[in-house]
Amino acid sequence: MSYSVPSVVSIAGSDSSGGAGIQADIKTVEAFGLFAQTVVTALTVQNTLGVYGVFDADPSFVRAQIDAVFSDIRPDAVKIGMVSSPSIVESIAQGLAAHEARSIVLDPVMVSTSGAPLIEDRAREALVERLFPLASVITPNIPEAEVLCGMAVRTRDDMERAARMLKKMTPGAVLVKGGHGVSGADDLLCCDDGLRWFEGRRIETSNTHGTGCTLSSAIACGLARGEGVAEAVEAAKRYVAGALESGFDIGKGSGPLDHMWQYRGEK
Ligand SMILES: Nc1ncnc2c1ncn2[C@@H]1O[C@H](COP(=O)(O)OP(=O)(O)O)[C@@H](O)[C@H]1O
Ligand SMILES: Cc1ncc(COP(=O)(O)OP(=O)(O)O)c(N)n1
Repeated sequence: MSYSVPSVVSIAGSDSSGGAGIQADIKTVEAFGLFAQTVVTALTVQNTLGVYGVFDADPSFVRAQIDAVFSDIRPDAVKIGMVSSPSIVESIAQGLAAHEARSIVLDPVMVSTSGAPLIEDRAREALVERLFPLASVITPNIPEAEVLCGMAVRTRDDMERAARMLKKMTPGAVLVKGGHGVSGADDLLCCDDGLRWFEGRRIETSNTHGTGCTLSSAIACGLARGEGVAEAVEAAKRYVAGALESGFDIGKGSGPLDHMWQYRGEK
């Protein structure tokens, strides 16, 4: 018997500690039962305590990876994470347009949990100009929404205002993530139909390294399976909550989630 499964490509940076970036995306996609492919934009020297180095891929090498992936096992959805330079943004924009990529989830990664910048200022502008127009969903966290909107986001009303502002920058949906304490752990989706809150119970843990990467690749899995954005967000949020709730505790700093929590059995 032969069979296949939908595929998701992650266009993102490598996290040597395995909790965020490309590594988190591969684990998430495989945990959803889909096939993960990767386009590496940068290498980071990173662990649960911090980011100690960033080495960008050559933009033409990023494009070559996109071409190799799309010309063979065509992805059903795309997740974009860390993209640190404007020339890499440009390569990705041209590559995705050339292959008419659809179902693109863009996580506008800016700063790691430990506070290290993961994007240049000019790349942030390029991200808005060149990649926001291609996205089906963008998934800023609160600090990212603040930078993109140029306003403080301290209340749920601020989240709603920011979501509406961001919606004007993209044809896709906007998910403002609530992991930074403004809304408990409720996330806010803004799409053409209006606003919708996704409620989440706040889990008390310091092991949250990679939550944003994991959520965005899980949403891409839903889109790859043919789900609508709201359905995909709901399933992704359930998956992240389970991975946070599992009690996984490794590393000396902000540890990773347990991407395989559903398969552990009795601990
Ligand atoms: N302590 C927590 N308890 C429950 N959900 C959380 C917690 N921290 C983050 N989340 C969820 O994880 C996802 C990623 O959010 P967030 O941490 O804000 O993103 P990022 O990792 O980009 O900063 C969101 O769905 C958010 O609600
Ligand atoms: C290589 C790499 N990419 C992205 C991040 C940031 O991860 P994210 O899940 O957005 O944020 P935190 O949950 O870690 O705050 C990273 N650290 N490394």
